[in-house]
Amino acid sequence: MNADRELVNATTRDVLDVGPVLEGELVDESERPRLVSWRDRFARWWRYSPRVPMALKGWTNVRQAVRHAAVWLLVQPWRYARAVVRGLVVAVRWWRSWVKVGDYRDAAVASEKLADKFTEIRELTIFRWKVTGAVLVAVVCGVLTTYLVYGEQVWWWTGAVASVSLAVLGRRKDGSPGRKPVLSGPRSLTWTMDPQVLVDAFRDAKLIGKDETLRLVERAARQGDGWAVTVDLPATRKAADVVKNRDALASALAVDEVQLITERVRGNGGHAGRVALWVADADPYASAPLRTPLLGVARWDAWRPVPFGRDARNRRIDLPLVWTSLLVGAIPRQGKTFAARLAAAGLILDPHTRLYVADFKAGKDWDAVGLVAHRFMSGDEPAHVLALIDWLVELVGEVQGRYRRMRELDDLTCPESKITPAMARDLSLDMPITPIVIDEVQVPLEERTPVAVQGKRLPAGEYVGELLTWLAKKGPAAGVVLVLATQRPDSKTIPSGLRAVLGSRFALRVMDWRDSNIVLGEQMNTRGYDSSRLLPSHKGVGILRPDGETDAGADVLAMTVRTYYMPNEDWRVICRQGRALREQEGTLTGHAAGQNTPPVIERADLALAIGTPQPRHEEEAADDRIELPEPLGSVINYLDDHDDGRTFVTSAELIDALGADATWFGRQMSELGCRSTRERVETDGGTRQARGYRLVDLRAAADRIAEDDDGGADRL
Ligand SMILES: Nc1ncnc2c1ncn2[C@@H]1O[C@H](COP(=O)(O)OP(=O)(O)OP(=O)(O)O)[C@@H](O)[C@H]1O
Repeated sequence: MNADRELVNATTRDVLDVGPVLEGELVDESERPRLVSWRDRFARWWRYSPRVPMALKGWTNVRQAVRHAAVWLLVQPWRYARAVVRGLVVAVRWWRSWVKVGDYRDAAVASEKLADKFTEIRELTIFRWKVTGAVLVAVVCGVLTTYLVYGEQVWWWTGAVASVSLAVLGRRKDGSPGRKPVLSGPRSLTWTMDPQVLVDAFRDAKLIGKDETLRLVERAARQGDGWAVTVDLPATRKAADVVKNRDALASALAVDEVQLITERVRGNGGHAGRVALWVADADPYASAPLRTPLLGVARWDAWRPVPFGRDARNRRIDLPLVWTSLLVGAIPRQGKTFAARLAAAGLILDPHTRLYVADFKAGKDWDAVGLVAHRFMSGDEPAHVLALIDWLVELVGEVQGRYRRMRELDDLTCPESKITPAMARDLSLDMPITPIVIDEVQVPLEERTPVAVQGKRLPAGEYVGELLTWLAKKGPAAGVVLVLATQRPDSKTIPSGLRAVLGSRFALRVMDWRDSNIVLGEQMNTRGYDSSRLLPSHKGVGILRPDGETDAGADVLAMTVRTYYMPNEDWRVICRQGRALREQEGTLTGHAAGQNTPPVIERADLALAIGTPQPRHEEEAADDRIELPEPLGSVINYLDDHDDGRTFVTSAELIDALGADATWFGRQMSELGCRSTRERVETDGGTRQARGYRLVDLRAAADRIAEDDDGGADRL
């Protein structure tokens, strides 16, 4: 009945009273934000509020502040006494000059009128002596009268007023003549107690101006075996300049430059003007070297960065190797072979890697790797170079084959044209990580024996260079990793085309900054990385410029690292372990398995891949440098010879140095893409605006021209 009525009502479209209508929403309790307690809120406010003094934020800061206060209190009596003595000296000097009418006398001497003015000066002197006498008598009378009225306490009051006045007069003030002691005593570590010393050091090192100061982000605190402090530079000053001028700062702080670590603080907590300093108590590389942690592991994954060494702060530095290649360069006996062996060690302990090792040092350092290597040889004869060519040709064919097979794989197995960990370990795909390690690579690169390539004859070294460049360009994505060590990191031995494609660099000590730049990359010395400054006694210490992220952070351009020490017995243990792993997994092949089959060379593929190398003219082959057009060539040479870390050079200096006509010079430089700008330069009498060129612009223009030239000549 009711239903019928509702139906009727509904059809008549009347408004019905259906009772209260409730709306709701399903809420997941677990997602509700937690109520922040007032304690947490207060703690957060306390931590971040600029009104709360830094010293009260956290126990470490409180402890530091108390220590500072204690030191401050202890030194006050001594500082006060010194200020009084200084004040006395200043007062006596001033009085002497006044009583002798010093200014007037000097002015008369300067204008050669001393004789004329003598009587006048003498009268004034006598008058001032009289004034002095009268004042003295007045003061003595005054003091004696007060003594008679007030008694003994007058002596105390007089002493106190006199000493305070003298102390105020003698207080240290920047720029006051005669107020700075000639010898200021030892500077080392005083900055940890007195931030002013740190500011002075930055000023002395010309990293900040006379009127600028630093802001302390974190107080000096102990960290490891040294002191750490983080500071903000004044606006517009760059942390990169502090990193670049580390030597000057080390001198200003009175420590050896190996003891000073300067880093730009990056990421969320950092900015371009924030620098973290760490000063070691002693030479961080003088202690006994550490052994490689790889000794303690049963196996390693080649895809994980390999433990390579420690930095000065004892932070672990691991080196990624897959998808990149490594160049190690140094003068003899600095630890190249040891460093290259460390890189190889991580790869040996992964049974899914196929190693090629060519030891042109022909010593016994690499012998143990014969237990695991797919191909291994040791020797420096032309025959070895020819054998290496066959290996490289085999690898070129292998890389091409891998790319072909990758193209045919589905997207799930091979998402990009790049090998993945799963692909490298899949035995059916036959694409293991294939490192090729060449020690003393300069030997094959300098080999002059002619080889026939597609009917043409050319020096074997040149062909090796071409093949290595091709492999360094194309190999990493297909799993071929190049590790090259050289005793001669000069531009003639390692072709620039090859250097440009080697991703990671490690420079142990070299002879000069040019060689360091050849290993580490253009202009690295001007950014503060110069391996010629490392000490001969620091074996195994070098500058690492990694390709990819290390523990020090992805943004770190380069770092000084001391490699782990891996003597021959440890190396043999690792190689034996690598062999045992390969036997278990059934991946022991080639030389290690006793099958010394010669490489299979697919010449047709090779020709397609690298074309036919054209023999170069003798002079071209002897000198890989690109001739830069004038006047840029002479400018770059001049800057190389006068490299003092500056960033700007004036046009006047260049025109003077080259003896060039100013109009011609300006026009030619702008035609070569070098535009001049105006910047402030320091002169003897201060600073002034001058027209000139930024060094980065000049070098970029030179690189551009060199690249254009190289591109034309590049035959690969
Ligand atoms: N990390 C290290 N810590 C301490 N000493 C090291 C370290 N690395 C290498 N050395 C020492 O340096 C010496 C030279 O090392 P290595 O044979 O690797 O030099 P090299 O640069 O390859 O020399 P060459 O150019 O003659 O082949 C070694 O005998 C070793 O004792």
